[in-house]
Parts: sequence; structure tokens; C-alpha cells
Amino acid sequence: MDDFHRDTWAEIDLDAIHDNVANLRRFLPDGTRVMAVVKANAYGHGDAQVAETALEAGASYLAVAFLDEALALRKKGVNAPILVLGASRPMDVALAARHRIALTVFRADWLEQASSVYTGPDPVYLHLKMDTGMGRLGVKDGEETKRIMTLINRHPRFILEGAYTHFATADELNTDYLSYQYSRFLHMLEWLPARPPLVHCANSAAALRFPDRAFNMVRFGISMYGLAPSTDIKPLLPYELKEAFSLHSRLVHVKKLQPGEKVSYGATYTAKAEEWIGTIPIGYADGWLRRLQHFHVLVNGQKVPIVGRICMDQCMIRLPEPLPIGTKVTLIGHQGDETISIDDVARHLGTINYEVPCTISYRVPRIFFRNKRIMELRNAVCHG
Ligand SMILES: Cc1ncc(COP(=O)(O)O)c(CNc2conc2O)c1O
Repeated sequence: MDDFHRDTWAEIDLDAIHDNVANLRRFLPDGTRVMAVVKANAYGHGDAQVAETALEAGASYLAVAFLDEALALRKKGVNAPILVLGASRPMDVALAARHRIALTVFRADWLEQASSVYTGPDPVYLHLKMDTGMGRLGVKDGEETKRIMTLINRHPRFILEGAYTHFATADELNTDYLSYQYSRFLHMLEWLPARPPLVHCANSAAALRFPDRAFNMVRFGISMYGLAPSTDIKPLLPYELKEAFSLHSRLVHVKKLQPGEKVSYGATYTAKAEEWIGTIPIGYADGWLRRLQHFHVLVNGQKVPIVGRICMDQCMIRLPEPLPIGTKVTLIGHQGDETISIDDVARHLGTINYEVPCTISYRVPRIFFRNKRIMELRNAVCHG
């Protein structure tokens, strides 16, 4: 197991991941498969650890953003089917096929190039992406779809395993555009000679709100991590989600400031009276962004303010009293009756909860808990 030598770390509760997936499985119509979306290092939670836990809990497919993320999972011994949701290069088809990694297709010219370069023995699993209104990736007309199907059928190793679309507004209360996209998807599926084995359209929000419109697989991301897809629909969710991510540090310095003394770059903070100031070893290079100045952290179960500008590797907090070096500081999570949630951090930053764990950088070691015990510690700084 890795170790780490700076008193800042994230804790990933894999029991929460497991329960969030297991609860989804119980909630969905029988036979609906779960594709665990583990892109961006599983939204910052640890790709292989989350993937294996989700598979244990009943997920049967994984999704990543691009081919390298899938190859990384294979290197870490994750063998379940993986779909690359983003664009890939035609010349990488052989590499994907060799590792049983399915690719998203949405352009006939991509298939022409892939067909001309791929002569390997391994089947190439393809999921056809249809753009029903997300306006990002996807085929939009019947003629292009027919050309794609001709090219797939013409190549002995190309297999259309799936067809899917992605919703732009499933996390909004107003469902007009979602209904429009769903109807477009039904229409576009008619362009295919037959539905492929896997048809999927639902992200977390759509899966949790409209399970009867999920076809036979859902792509479960944000709520696998215990986070609501949006604050708007949080009250509508069918069951409690368990947040998996917490972030901690320890006091490395404590000092008394006299009135008028300053803190941090720009000397923007001035002590108004005698104040006890603590320093913790986390900064914006760890993803604890500068805009979190004036936010707070938890010490001994109390909220204490972040004072002065957040530095690259450190930031300062105002303590209620002199506290021992090594006192634990919680930046995301619980202490006593107090909680700082990812939603709280996102609100202060003026962003969405997705961005917060994704932004906690590789510099922050991740400690993984399973069955309430430490299962693994990953320190990417010195162990890669
Ligand atoms: C194609 C696709 N399917 C499923 C998901 C999972 O969605 P969920 O996390 O809401 O369940 C995403 C998330 N993609 C993104 C989430 O934020 N920005 C994105 O591009 C996605 O891009």
C-alpha cells in the first residue's frame, strides 16, 4: 500500500459507492443494466477502485471519456466491457479492439477510415451516438445513419453493440426539452434496421426520474458518487444518496497575530484583534481553488473561516483558540454535528457539484475505505 508524507488526503467511501449502485439496481425495472461512468478518474474518486466496487454492486459495463482512460483501467486489471463516450481516432481501432474497449461512432467518414486501416482478428464493438439535441456528438440525419450502417455491415469485424443519446436537461424541473429529445431518440432508432443489443439514453437524472424510459441500460455517473444531478431535482430523487468523497488536512503551524498584522499574498487580510491563525498544507494546486477564500473548514466540529488568499500549496484559517499542531481539519465532510458537503463547496464557487471532486488534483492522496476499513491508499505524486 502507498504511503504519503503531507498531511492532506481524500477519503473515498466505497461502501457508499456500492450502496448507490445497488440501490439503483433495485430501483430500475428488472433487466435494466447499469453502466458505471468512471471517466475523469471516476469524477476524482479513483477510477479502478470505483469501477471494481460498482461491478461488485451489479454494474455490468463501464464508461470513460477517451481511450487512454479505458487503457488505464485495463492496466489496473479491470476487465469488464468499457465504452469510450468521446471521440476516438480511426487508427486506434485495433488498440481498442485488442482490449475489448467499445468505441462511440457518429460519422461515416470515421468508419471509412477505420475500415481502411483495421484488418485485425478482434471484433470492434461500436455504439452509435445519436444527437437528439445535446448538440455535442452524434449523428443527426437518416442518410448519414444509413451510410454508417452500410459501413458497419460491410466490415467482418465491426459489430453494432449499442445505440445511445445524451440528454441536455434531465436535471431540470421543466421536462419539455427532455421529452423532445426522448421523442427524437425513438424516431432516430427507427432509422436502424433493428435495435442493437444495448440501447441507452439515461444519465443519473433521467434514470432516477424516469426509469421507465431507460431502455435496457443507464449510464450512472454523478449519483453513483452520492451527489444529486442538480439542486433543483434533489427533492425528487427516489432514495437517499450516500456521498462518497471527503477531504482532510492537519494544522502545520499556529501563531498569534496582533491587531493590524496581515495574512498571505497581497496582505489582503488584516487581523482586527489578537487572532490565532492556523496554516494547512493544501492550496489551489490541489484543487482547493483561490475562489474558496472566505469559505470555511471544520476544526473540532466548528466552522472556521479561510482568511487571506489561498496559496498554491497552503492556506490559512482563523482559529477560535490556540490548537495543537496536527489538529485535524475537514474541508469536505463531517465533524461532530457540522458538515461541509460538496454541494456547499460548489455553491460557494458558483459551479456544479460535478466539478468539485474532479478538480481535487492528483497531488492529493486517496484513501479507500471498504467495509469501514482502509482497503487501499493511492499516492499518485510519488507512486505514479
Ligand atoms: C455521454 C454521457 N453519459 C452519461 C454521463 C453521466 O452523467 P451523470 O454524471 O449526470 O450521471 C455523462 C456525464 N458527462 C458529463 C457530466 O458533466 N459534464 C459532462 O460532460 C456523459 O457525458
